[in-house]
Amino acid sequence: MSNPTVVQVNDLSKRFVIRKEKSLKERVVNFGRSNLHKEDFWALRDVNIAIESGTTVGLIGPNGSGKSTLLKMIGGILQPTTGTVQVRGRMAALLELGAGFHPDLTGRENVYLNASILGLSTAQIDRYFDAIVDFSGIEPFIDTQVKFYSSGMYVRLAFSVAVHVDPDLLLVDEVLAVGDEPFQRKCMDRIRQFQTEGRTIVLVTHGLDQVAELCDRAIVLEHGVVKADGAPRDALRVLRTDFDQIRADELQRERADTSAQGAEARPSARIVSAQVLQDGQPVDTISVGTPITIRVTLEAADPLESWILGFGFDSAGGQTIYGTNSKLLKVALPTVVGTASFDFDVPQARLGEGAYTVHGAIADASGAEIHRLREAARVHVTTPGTEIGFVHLGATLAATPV
Ligand SMILES: Nc1ncnc2c1ncn2[C@@H]1O[C@H](COP(=O)(O)OP(=O)(O)OP(=O)(O)O)[C@@H](O)[C@H]1O
Repeated sequence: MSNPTVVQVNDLSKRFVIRKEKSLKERVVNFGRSNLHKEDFWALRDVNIAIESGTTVGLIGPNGSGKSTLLKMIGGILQPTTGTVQVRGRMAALLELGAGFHPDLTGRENVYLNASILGLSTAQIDRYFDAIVDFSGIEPFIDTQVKFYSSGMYVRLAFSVAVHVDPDLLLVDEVLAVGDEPFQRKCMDRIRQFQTEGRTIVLVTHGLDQVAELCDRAIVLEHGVVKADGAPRDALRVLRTDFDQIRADELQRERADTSAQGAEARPSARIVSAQVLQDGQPVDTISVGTPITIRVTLEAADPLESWILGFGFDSAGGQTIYGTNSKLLKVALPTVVGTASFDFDVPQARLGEGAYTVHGAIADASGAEIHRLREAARVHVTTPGTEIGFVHLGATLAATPV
């Protein structure tokens, strides 16, 4: 039997009216009238979602795709243009920074105000008050007006109230990210505790690894439309593929701009391409543990002597997670001139699930870099889903105590 539905969103659309400055020409033509014209903007279009009790759902997508708008509509602080949102049970929300807090009231007064709006009696708040302040870690400032709080202090108090009012449904927007690391970890622990207690959580995040780790389900929004909805691994794959395409388009534009700036800045030798090959054919998706070849092609205007060739894998965040080169591998490369390709053979690609880019680089004998081509290739690694992180170690667990 499936769990009861806690959030039911039907055919939900949200239109904002945005006002734009008119161009100088329009102002002259429309002289005397307003300098602004109005345009309709649909932040959400025909969204249908049912969230079952006890699930943790991640809302993910590019900037401006409508995630926060959807969360605010579930939270009831934005009204639908068309469609409906129904929520069952007590809801606590951590939406915009400072939302629900009155700037002229102190932290203490805001705790009472906020918790009473969320449906707690004064006696109940009295009971929870010390725990709320304790969890927030801002006790010395509890009698200060919140307009003097830093953004981290706001979030600490707001999150603390939200998790102490015994909610059935917790909505959390990216604001948690302004808390410092120890507080974020504390919040994550509390969210995990909520999960084990069978509460329902909906969170907006750009931390895609967090989604894979924490959520039972992920919903990808793009341009206000649900692009994918399902198991986090599948949804993340859809989003990462789209992010890759966005980045590839940007890169192509950047490269076109650079080549338009003239050839004089070109290094004497440069990486032209890097390819990921399997059985001699370029691939963009591989299964973890299978053999791959990274073919790096370079172009040297002058003879390149005593040089080093390298390649590496970078995460979507741009962090190099693996790299090697001819010097580390103790391979002396021949002098080359013109175009040449070299193959790095990787017997078992043990990268974790996700999308990676490949860079190629040339350095002189001292290790000084001559040229690096970032994001020369991209590859998606699929795994059985038994591990998270950048490497796949194939860990196992014995079910009997040692
Ligand atoms: N009050 C508003 N008036 C006009 N436009 C708005 C308003 N609120 C949001 N928008 C627009 O709606 C779109 C969706 O915004 P939203 O904040 O939901 O995106 P998001 O997916 O949460 O983005 P981000 O990842 O950047 O936080 C954006 O283009 C934004 O400019």
